[in-house]
Amino acid sequence: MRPKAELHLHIEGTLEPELVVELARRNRVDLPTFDVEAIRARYSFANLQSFLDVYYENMAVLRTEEDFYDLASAYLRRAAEQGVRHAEIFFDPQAHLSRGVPMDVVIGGLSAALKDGEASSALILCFLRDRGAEEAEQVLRTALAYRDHFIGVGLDSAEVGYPPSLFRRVFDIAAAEGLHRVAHAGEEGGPDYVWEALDVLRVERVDHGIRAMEDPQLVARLREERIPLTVCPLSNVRLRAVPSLRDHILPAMLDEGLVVTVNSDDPAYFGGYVEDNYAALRRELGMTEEQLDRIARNSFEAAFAYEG
Ligand SMILES: Nc1ncnc2[nH]cnc12
Ligand SMILES: [Zn+2]
Repeated sequence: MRPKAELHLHIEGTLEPELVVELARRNRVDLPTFDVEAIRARYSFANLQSFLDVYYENMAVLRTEEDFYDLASAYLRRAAEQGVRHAEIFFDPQAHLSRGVPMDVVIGGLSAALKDGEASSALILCFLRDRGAEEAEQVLRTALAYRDHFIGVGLDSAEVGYPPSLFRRVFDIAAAEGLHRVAHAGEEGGPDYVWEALDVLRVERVDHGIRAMEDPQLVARLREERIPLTVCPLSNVRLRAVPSLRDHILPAMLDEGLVVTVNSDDPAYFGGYVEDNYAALRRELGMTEEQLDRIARNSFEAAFAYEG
């Protein structure tokens, strides 16, 4: 299996139904069902929001440092089996702070797991765009007490209606702190969101970015500046950003000379970890080994903190 880096992975999106049930029992959290297959049966999504509703609901089982440690350790084991040599891992502190789980529990558990893991890895703190810019700023200030535990900031959650430009100030603060910057843009939102992420937030990578392909000038900019795109093919199909894998624009992105990478996004929900995404591209789109090698090479080039 080819070595690769994974750069677009939400740690909360690796919460498999089996672990939901185990943590619910451990923490005495009531669930609508304790049947793993019944939980999995709900994972059919009409769009990003219908997924996010389930994603946030399931997180209620994450309570203690040990829970976050177990979650991240389980991902790192799976990732190693999938050829991941380096992972830059998103986490959503607001989804936990809003439930009364403090920052030190979240960062403490995740960082300890990353430290104990075999692969090289780092954390990227994401702001939930639908909770607004003011709260994002408060969260960043709280998190700066743990500045050494994360390498950058990102922007995720519901995209349309929450343009990147709303978050200019918090991204400026992050930049001044020497933090890397990424943002989800062009997943459901249009190319204008990708432009804003580049021009206003000064992002160094674009998460998803598939709709950038609708704007030739934007494509030229991404190519010329070698801005990497962290594309998540199985996620795009499951969230209906594309009708099927066969319709995915990823091969055209590569042909345009873009720095495309392949990632799993929320593998517990979308039917596959990162190598499963590579395999699906081979199977459904007939992508060649050379193309997949190039994507894997891109993933190391696009990493912020790989010291291989
Ligand atoms: N694909 C995605 N888009 C936006 N926010 C997310 N949070 C977790 N996965 C996400
Ligand atoms: Zn994502």
